[in-house]
Amino acid sequence: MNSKVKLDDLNVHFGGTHAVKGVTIDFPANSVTAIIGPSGCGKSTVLRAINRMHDMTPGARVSGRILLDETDIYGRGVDPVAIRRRIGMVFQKPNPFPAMSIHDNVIAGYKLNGRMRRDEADEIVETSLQRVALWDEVKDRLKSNAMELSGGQQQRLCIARTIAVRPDVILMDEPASALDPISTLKIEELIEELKERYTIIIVTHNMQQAARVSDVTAFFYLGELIECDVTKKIFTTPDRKQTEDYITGRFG
Ligand SMILES: Nc1ncnc2c1ncn2[C@@H]1O[C@H](COP(=O)(O)OP(=O)(O)OP(=O)(O)O)[C@@H](O)[C@H]1O
Repeated sequence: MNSKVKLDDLNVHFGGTHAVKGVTIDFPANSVTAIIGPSGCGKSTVLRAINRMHDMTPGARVSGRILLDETDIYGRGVDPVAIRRRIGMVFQKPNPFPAMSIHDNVIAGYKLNGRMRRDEADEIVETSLQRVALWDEVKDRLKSNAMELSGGQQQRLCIARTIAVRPDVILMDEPASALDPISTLKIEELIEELKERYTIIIVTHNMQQAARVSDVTAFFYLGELIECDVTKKIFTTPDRKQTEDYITGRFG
């Protein structure tokens, strides 16, 4: 499998806390990698390092390399804003821009690229909403406020906003944990479809979800990567005892 993102000896410190310890891992292109592990093991910290979100955290220190198509995203002269356009992020709680319409939410990130014609904007809005299977539900009320949508619809809207800027990679931090079971199922189906075009890395607490949606699973414990392999193997015959103990519910 071709790798899209590679972490090479990644370490993250927050002041005196060593949150991520020497992690080296490849994330294959056009596939879904799930990051699992008990609370506090560094899952979100790893994910956030991949689109340079710690740049804004006082006291955070990132070392090692993160390669996107062989370019070190922490390299000299690399613009973090350009990186975030190529590596989008979807958060646990849907976070549409509250003062904006559905239409304007989808196009919000794309607009930062500069002015565009109205028909061009409309086309991006329609394609992005279709890709997240929301178009039919909202096409007659694109001017309505985004906050009028249900939680599940808001999360699909946020995914549409992320893909509107045409990223290569989508990072998802527990994207369905605030949603009901039906909305969760829709997000999982969506992830399956999106991997044809994007490389997806998802943090999840839900092991059934990891087993359902991912091709590869990485198990973290106390800031270290313990094991990473094809998902079926991790959930049936993992190599490491710690992985087995975690997936069988013996701890965490
Ligand atoms: N901004 C921060 N400042 C200080 N410490 C932090 C910060 N963010 C995370 N940490 C610490 O880094 C460690 C890893 O946290 P992280 O949020 O990555 O864990 P996680 O595996 O995502 O946990 P959870 O499953 O509970 O979300 C924890 O010890 C946490 O307290």
